[in-house]
This record gives sequence, C-alpha cells and structure tokens, in this order.
Amino acid sequence: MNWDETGADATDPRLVDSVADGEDQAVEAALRPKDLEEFVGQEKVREQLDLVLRAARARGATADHVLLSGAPGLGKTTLSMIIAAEMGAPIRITSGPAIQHAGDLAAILSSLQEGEVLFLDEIHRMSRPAEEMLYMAMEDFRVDVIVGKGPGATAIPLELPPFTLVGATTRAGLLPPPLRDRFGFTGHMEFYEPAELERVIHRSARLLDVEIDPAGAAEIAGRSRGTPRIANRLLRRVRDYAQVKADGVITREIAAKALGVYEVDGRGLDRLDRAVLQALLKLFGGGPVGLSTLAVAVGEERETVEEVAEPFLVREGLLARTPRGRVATPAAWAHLGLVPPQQGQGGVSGSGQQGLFGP
Ligand SMILES: Nc1ncnc2c1ncn2[C@@H]1O[C@H](COP(=O)(O)OP(=O)(O)OP(=O)(O)O)[C@@H](O)[C@H]1O
Repeated sequence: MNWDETGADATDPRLVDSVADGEDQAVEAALRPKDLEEFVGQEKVREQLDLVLRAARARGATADHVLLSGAPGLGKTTLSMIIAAEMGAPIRITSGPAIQHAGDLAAILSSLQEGEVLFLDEIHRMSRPAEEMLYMAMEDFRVDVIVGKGPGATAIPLELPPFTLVGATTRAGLLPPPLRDRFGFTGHMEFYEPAELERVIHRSARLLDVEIDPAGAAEIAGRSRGTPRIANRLLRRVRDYAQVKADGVITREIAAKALGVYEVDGRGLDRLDRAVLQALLKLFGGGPVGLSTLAVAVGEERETVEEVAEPFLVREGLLARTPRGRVATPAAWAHLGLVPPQQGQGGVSGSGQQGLFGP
C-alpha cells in the first residue's frame, strides 16, 4: 500500500481519515458554520472565546492571540474564520510548514492590515528562526528584518499593525513554552459526542439539500469517530448511495447499508483498523505482541499501524500499548464477536500460526 505521511492512502483514501482531502476542501467551505451561534458543541471553548471577543469589541481593541489545540477535523480552521467574522476583520490563512524562512513570515506580517486575523495552522511545524521572529511580532507588534549577511548584517526594525494570531496545533505540548505563553487564550478542542455530531449532520444535510431522518443521522454519527469532518464525509457517501440505490432519503437502514459498502463498521472502524484487531486477536491470542510483528502480520508499515490505526483503537478502548507490546482489551474481543482464549492456554491459536508462518 502507498500511505503518505498524513496517514492517507494516496490511491485509496480512507473514508475515516480525519485529514481533509481535495473533495473535502471544496465542500467544507460551504458547510462551515459562520458564527459562534451556529458552531456546534465545544461549549467551554465557545463560551470562553465569546467572552474574549466581546470584551475586545467593547474596548474597540484587537482580540488577544488565540491558540487552538486538538485533533484534525474538529473545527480549528472554522473557529479561526468565526473569530475574524465576529471581529469584523479580514483573515489570512497559512501554515507552519509553508513558512520555511523568517523572511516568509516577515513578508506576511508586514502586509497585514490593522486588526487582521492571521491563522497559522500546524504552528508547531514552523522553522526555528520564523518562530523566534513571531515572539517579538506577537508581543511588541514589531519584527527585525535582517539585511545582508555575516558581520555586515544589520537589523532594521519594522513596526506592524496590531493583529490577532490564531495558532492551531494538534499537539500543544510540542510548542516551546515561550511561544505558548504569548497566547492570551488557549482553547482545547475535544472529540464530539454522538448527539453533537447528529446536529452537525442535520445541519449539513439541510445545506446539501438531502433528506435525512433522526435515526439515519444517529447511524452516521456513531461511525464518525467523534469528528465533524468525518461525519460530513460519511454523509456525502451515504447521500450517493441513497440517490443511486433508494429514493434519496437517508434512513438508518440506508446509512447502515451504505457504510457497509464502504467498510466502515458500526463503531467507525475501517478495513485497516479491523485487520489490525483481527491479527492481534486471531494470530496472537490478544497479545502482547510487538508492533513490528503486528505490522508484518497485516502487511503494512510499522508507522501505518502505529500512526494511522492505533490512535483510534486506543481511544476506543479496543487496544492498549503496554511495555511488553500491544494487547487487545475485552471490548476488542466483543467487537469482533470472538471469545478470548482461556488463561494458561498460551496466546497464539493454531489457525493463527498457520496464517503467519504458512502451511
Ligand atoms: N463545531 C462544528 N459545527 C459544525 N461543523 C463543524 C464544526 N467543527 C467542524 N465542522 C465542520 O468540519 C469540517 C472540518 O472543520 P475544520 O476544517 O475547521 O477542522 P480543523 O480542526 O481545522 O482541521 P485541520 O486541523 O485538519 O485543518 C468543516 O466542514 C466544518 O464545517
């Protein structure tokens, strides 16, 4: 298989991948909530952000810098756009990996308008010199542009208009403390509850002009891995099925059948997730087994198993990472409808050995 570094398979994109693909980006623009009122869930972050923005508006000031942390697809970009809209300000969108040199950042910062929101996605992946330039820009609204090289180099100070930096990261812990401390507000985005995802799905269905009943929305929500981006993507695939195979209306039965076709099971696991669990249970009696062995057993790279399949399996309480290796939980046996071996029988089943080492 050909998985790229984001965990997406270049030839066969995963329906349950929380990273956006090209099709998502086009549809996401239409589905994004436009204000805090429309933004579903994340009650704490919404309430706190609402206060920050209202207070800034009342003072006629630019809002404080905001750091948003959380997994991909939970709404960080959407919230940054809402911050700009609520402040009546324009927004500029860029990302850490796009800023290779301090000069790239200087060019962006020096062209900002007063009050503009600068959204910096994956801020933890910015280069070190750019990061250091950002410290001063965030605190003093000033940057030193270095002209020339070596002993003759001079720093020319450049005043910047006040702006609001909205930084997004999947891992707040990776940010150096001097950067983290310069944000006036940090919001941590949680995975969504099924009921919240149902609201997201009903709203998106309305915007896409698709008829869906509450049980149909619940069925999709339960398979969406707590992530609105995945919910919206599954909704689009179910809509296709409903149009081609039925009368266009999404019911529980249609949603379940459609997602069965796409191999997304009732809990949101896809083919790769299930292959990992099946190998762990059937070949290794539930573990413990080392990551490399598990990867060989499913015919995948170690990194693919570790970074693409495991995080969700761990989050779902189906798999545990222990110092002795990967171990299946009782919930994993139940999910695949298998019975754990009796204690003392040894971990590996006969058929498993055959599967692994050949007949
Ligand atoms: N709270 C929400 N209510 C309704 N829709 C949402 C919400 N959060 C996200 N979405 C929808 O999910 C999709 C993905 O959201 P968004 O692009 O903001 O995620 P993200 O956290 O920025 O992801 P990434 O880090 O991968 O860029 C968008 O279509 C957006 O409309």
